[in-house]
Amino acid sequence: MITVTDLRKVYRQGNREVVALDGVSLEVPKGSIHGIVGHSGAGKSTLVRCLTLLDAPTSGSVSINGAELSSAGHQDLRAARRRIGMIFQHANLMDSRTAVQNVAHPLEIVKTPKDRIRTRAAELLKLVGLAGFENAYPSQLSGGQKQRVGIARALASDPDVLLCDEPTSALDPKTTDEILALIKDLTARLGLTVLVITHEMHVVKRICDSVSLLAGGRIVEHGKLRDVAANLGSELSRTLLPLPAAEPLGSGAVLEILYSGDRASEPMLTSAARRFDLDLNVLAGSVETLAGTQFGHLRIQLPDGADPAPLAAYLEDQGVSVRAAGKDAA
Ligand SMILES: Nc1ncnc2c1ncn2[C@@H]1O[C@H](COP(=O)(O)OP(=O)(O)OP(=O)(O)O)[C@@H](O)[C@H]1O
Repeated sequence: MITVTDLRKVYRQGNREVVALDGVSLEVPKGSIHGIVGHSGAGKSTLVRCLTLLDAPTSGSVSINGAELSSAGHQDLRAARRRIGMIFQHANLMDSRTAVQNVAHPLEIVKTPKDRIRTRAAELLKLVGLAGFENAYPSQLSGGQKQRVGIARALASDPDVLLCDEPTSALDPKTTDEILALIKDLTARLGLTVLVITHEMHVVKRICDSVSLLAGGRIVEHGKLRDVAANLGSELSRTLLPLPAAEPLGSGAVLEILYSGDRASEPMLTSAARRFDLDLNVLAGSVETLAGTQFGHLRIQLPDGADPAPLAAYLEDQGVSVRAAGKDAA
């Protein structure tokens, strides 16, 4: 379990103060994957550095499985850091070392016995699907294979927590999905607690149980994936279930609707149209399954002059979220 409480980081640039983190709190339960998304400059990198205390927070606390990192002494901090495995955009392997030697490196640092190192490093390579590649050099491996070696190396110290900083940003879509599947599988098999910092919503959709949106150093939206997706009009919902832009036809009212779960399979829109004797025009739509729940997000247009209020009230009564399509809906 990762617990972050009221984390603040203020940088000084001459006379100017830059508030990079402005009171970030979050909790990631053991065995789950939490995504942190945000635009450039939101504070994602600062958060990663403060979580591992590579950069000292100005205030606030970070604890892993109840052990506080922020107040740990030098020795304790070194031990606590070993409980955190890190994966970066690039695996940053040592070119002069083979795959197995790269994975062995963290074990050498903590002076693990030599025969144990060799067995453990080979086991870890097998765990990430690289059995048979022990003696390959990084130059002989693909980007995805290098990232697998990086993951094996991150697991060498037997961490409780995996911190993934843009883990797939340098990979092609197919390799991205393979690496994400590996992270998901390892999380379940090893009971890890995982924090993924990413600018790719695809990563969140694919593996995260919960997500936070960071903006201006603050968490402005957060929750379980299915809850944030269901929050029609919120930024996370719009990025998880995007609608293509589409010009309305004529002057009829335009509504945005979002339904989830069982509703998705019901011919709810058809029955609503029949009930109110309306010809509804679907301008744009997206149907997706997120965290095991099916979502439908549609932009619909009523005929010219038709009052949208009774239809909206009826749909809401059926458990569907409805709002007038605003400018930000495109
Ligand atoms: N060492 C530093 N000194 C001064 N300001 C900094 C420092 N590091 C980050 N900042 C500032 O803190 C804010 C957050 O930056 P950060 O790099 O954490 O954002 P980010 O979300 O990781 O962005 P990106 O996705 O572009 O990497 C920015 O305004 C940045 O200019």
